[in-house]
Parts: sequence; structure tokens; C-alpha cells
Amino acid sequence: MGLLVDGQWHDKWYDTSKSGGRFERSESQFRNWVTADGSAGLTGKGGFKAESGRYHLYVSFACPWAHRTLIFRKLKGLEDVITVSAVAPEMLSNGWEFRAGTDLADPLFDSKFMHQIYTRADENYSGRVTVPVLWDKQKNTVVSNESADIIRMFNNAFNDITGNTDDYYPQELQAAIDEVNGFVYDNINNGVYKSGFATTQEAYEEAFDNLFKALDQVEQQLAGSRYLAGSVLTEADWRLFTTLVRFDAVYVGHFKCNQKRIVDYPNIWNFVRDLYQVPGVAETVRMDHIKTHYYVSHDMINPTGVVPKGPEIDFTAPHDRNKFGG
Ligand SMILES: N[C@@H](CCC(=O)N[C@@H](CS)C(=O)NCC(=O)O)C(=O)O
Repeated sequence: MGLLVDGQWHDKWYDTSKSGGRFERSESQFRNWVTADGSAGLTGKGGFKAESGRYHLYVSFACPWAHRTLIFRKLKGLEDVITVSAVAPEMLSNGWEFRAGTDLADPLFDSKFMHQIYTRADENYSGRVTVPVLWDKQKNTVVSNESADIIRMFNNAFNDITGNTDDYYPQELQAAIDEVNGFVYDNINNGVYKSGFATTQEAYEEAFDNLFKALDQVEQQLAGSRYLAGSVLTEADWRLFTTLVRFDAVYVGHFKCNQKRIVDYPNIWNFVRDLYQVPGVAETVRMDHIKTHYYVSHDMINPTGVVPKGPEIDFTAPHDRNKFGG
């Protein structure tokens, strides 16, 4: 674990000394957008036109943020349009690493470390080296390292190429989706990390309480509708899904989020299985990478690096969500 300072790698854990033991996630820095015609998007520069074969997605199968982008690549039929590769699950003193000669190698440059991809784009880059990264093979640079933006690009920028017009961020639901996203991000997606990376009792309990209050609220909401924004499956559901699918295997134990497990919430547990069973999604869930990553990488939380064998979770068991119609 570490970060780049003026293009130099430093092995350093998150600094919580100035935030009362609270983990604070830093903002992503590459914020350009791929658009259908190459015009500038919401932020950053223009010149990133949607083209087949031009972009490469670097992910970790362990990472819930990267997982969103993998799901959208599947759902939107982008597998032949955007190439993908994954880093090794362990994130140690050099940060994310590739594994040469295996299917976890860097297919573009045969780099050893993910931070070399960042300095290739900006030799003086300062900041954390995170996944996912959307790379432009034509301009040889990072388009974006923000998963929330990348899934929106995948949602519509390539529609003319794939013919897939499925829309997970429909105009009429955008305000509702944004509201759910804000709540889920703060309390749940990032909430599990705030709980797990807290370095004081107070910071941990604050995150823990907010997390389970939020899950109770989601449980209530899913009693009355199939999905978070109503009867339509949207981006908001996928953003919650990647945290929920990791919850019982990792966050309950490793991040001390143990008031309840997801299997203890009837509606949420059925909801997770509903989403897991959407065609193409199951193959994006790599429990081996997920468990190894968390339990091996965070040695100040789990110094032995021993990875638990359990729990047994059957995401393929039938769910009851068709009761809302389908
Ligand atoms: N805001 C980013 C966050 C991505 C992120 O934090 N990824 C984690 C892996 S789950 C990471 O690469 N962390 C490395 C680090 O913080 O040094 C996004 O959603 O794309």
C-alpha cells in the first residue's frame, strides 16, 4: 500500500492522524470522458471518442469500485469493444501489481506495477494509485480513474457501436438515482471502509452505526419495491450490489461490520441473489480474489495474512423478487 509523490512511489498507509482516526477517501484525479463523438464530457478534456478496440480497462477483481465497471462492460455488451485485464489480488508494499506470464499480466506494456501506468500518463503524478483505470491506447494516457464516471460512459457512449441501448441511468430517474447513490456511497459503499480502516474506537462506532442504520433503511425500502429506484434496475442497484456481495465474506469479519450479515436481511439477501443471477454477472464475481485481497493486503488489520475458509454463501439459490413482477 502506498502512493506516488511527484512520480515517485512511497510505501505508506492511509494517514488518519489529522481526522480523528477517520478514513477519508481521496478524490480521483483523471476525470476525462469518452463520448460518442469525442466532444468533452462533464469534466476534463475532449478528444476521447468511443471507438472499438481503443480503450483498455484495468481492474482488480477484488475491488468493489472496479467491479462496477466490469459489470457494466458485461451488461452493455462491451466485451469485444473494450479490452480488460486484472491485477494480482494482493496489494502490498508496491501497491497493485501485475503478474508477468500469467493472465494477471499487463497486456499493454508488461509493467510490473500499476503505479507505472499512472506515471506513464503523468510522470509527475501525486496521489493514490487506484483501480479501476480506463486507458486510451491511442493517446497513451488515462481517460479516467473514477468508477462512477466510467460506468456512465459505458452506459451510453458506445451505444452506436454495440447497438445496446439498455439504460441504467434513465433521464426520468436521474434525480432519484443520484439521491440513492449519495446515501449508499457515504454510509454503505464507503461506510464499510470507514468502519474497517478506522483507527479509533469512536471513528469505528460512528461508521458502524451509520452503516447498519442505512442497511435497515434499505431493507425497508426493498420490502416495497424490487429495486432501489422503483421497478427498474438502475445504476444505483449495481453500485450497492458490489458492496453487498463482498459483505458476509469480508466486511463482517475483516472490517468488523458484524451487527448483522446480509443473509440476515430477508429483502436485501433476496435482492443480492436477484442481481447476481442477471446473465453475465456471476462471472464478474471472483470470491477468491476478493477474500485474498482484503485479508492479505491489510496487514495492520490482519497481520498473519491468514484467509478464512468460509463462509458458505449460495448466490445461485432461488430468490423471491419476481413477486414484484418482472
Ligand atoms: N473513487 C475511486 C476509488 C477506487 C479505489 O479506491 N480503489 C481501491 C481498491 S478497492 C484502490 O485501488 N485503492 C488503492 C489505494 O487506495 O492506494 C473509484 O470509485 O474509482
